[in-house]
Order: sequence, then C-alpha cells, then structure tokens
Amino acid sequence: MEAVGENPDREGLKDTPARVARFYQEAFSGLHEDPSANLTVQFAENHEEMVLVKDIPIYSMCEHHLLPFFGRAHIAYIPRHGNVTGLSKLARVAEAFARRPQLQERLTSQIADTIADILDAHGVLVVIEAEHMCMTIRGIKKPGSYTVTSAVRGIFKTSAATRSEAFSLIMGHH
Ligand SMILES: Nc1nc2c(ncn2[C@@H]2O[C@H](COP(=O)(O)OP(=O)(O)OP(=O)(O)O)[C@@H](O)[C@H]2O)c(=O)[nH]1
Ligand SMILES: [Zn+2]
Repeated sequence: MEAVGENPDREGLKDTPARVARFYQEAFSGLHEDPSANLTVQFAENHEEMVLVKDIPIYSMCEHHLLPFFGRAHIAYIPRHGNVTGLSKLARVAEAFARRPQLQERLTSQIADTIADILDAHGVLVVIEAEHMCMTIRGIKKPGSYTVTSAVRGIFKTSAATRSEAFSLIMGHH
C-alpha cells in the first residue's frame, strides 16, 4: 500500500492485508487438495459411451500476474467398463486444479490426465474457454478476447470421428 502511495493505516485499508491473505488462501486452496481423490466414487455401470459435462464455470488465477482468468470448462470421457464416476466429481477435479496459480494450458491437461489415469478411461477430452484479466484490464487490453485450449487423450486422439462428435456436442446448443 505504501509503494502505491497509499496510507496503510487509514480506516478502509487497515484490515486489507488480512483480507487479501484470506482471499489468496481461498483462491489457492487447491494446492492442499489431491484432485484425484474425488474420483474414488465409481459406479459399476456398463456405459462405455461418451459422457460430457459442459459449461462448468471455472475461475482460476494466472501465475504471472495473479489476475483471474475465467470461463467455462467442458469435460468428456468414455468410461471403461465399471469405471463410471459421479458427474459432480468431474467438476470437482477441475475446481481443485483451478484453485492454484495456473496456466490455462496446464489446467486443461492436468484435468485430462487425472481423469484418464484414475478412471483408466478409454478417452478424455477437455476444452476450456476463458477470458484472462491480465489481457483485458492491463497490458494489451483486449476485453472480450477468449482463449480456447483443449487436451485429448486415448480414443479421442486416435479416432477423428469420436473427437468431432465430442466437439459438436460441446459447440452445440444447450
Ligand atoms: N500461455 C499462457 N500465457 C498466459 C496465461 N496467462 C497469462 N499469460 C501470458 O503470460 C505472459 C507473461 O508475459 P511477460 O512479458 O512476462 O509479462 P508482461 O510484461 O506483463 O506481459 P504483457 O501481458 O504482454 O504486458 C503474457 O503474454 C500473458 O498474456 C496462460 O494461461 N497461458
Ligand atoms: Zn497474466
């Protein structure tokens, strides 16, 4: 506060360091979580077909400026026989990785790798669309620009038809 020319002792600012500390604790709480622990809930269901949870709201922080980037994640996977997980658990994996100092690319691939590994899925496809505040309120200042990243694993990588089915479901109407 002193460095930007503020008086840290004035009424409105005196609790601000503690508030910022609590906010960072919340924003980075994923560092103390094991995202894969969410995937222990598995149903012995024989559905070896695509499951897609789309439009999951995502808030993360870019590790360069500690400014938010936010948007939507879409997670598709094709379960192996008997390894169907709870739908909310896919969003929980995304949430645990988002609450860390991040890069959008790393966030995308960490979600995909964790689901692919822990569920031993036939395939996983993750798409994240996000706006980066470090590109909108500062620097190059391009509000409205979106970054889209994807990570494809397993059958989504080897089968172009399966991959395009997932992308058309993601891009399609709600
Ligand atoms: N690849 C990638 N880059 C990111 C992400 N979040 C922020 N960045 C970029 O990280 C870069 C950091 O660049 P630097 O040149 O070190 O920092 P800077 O001087 O503040 O850069 P400008 O934003 O261009 O003003 C910038 O280009 C950001 O846009 C992300 O999730 N993925
Ligand atoms: Zn940034």
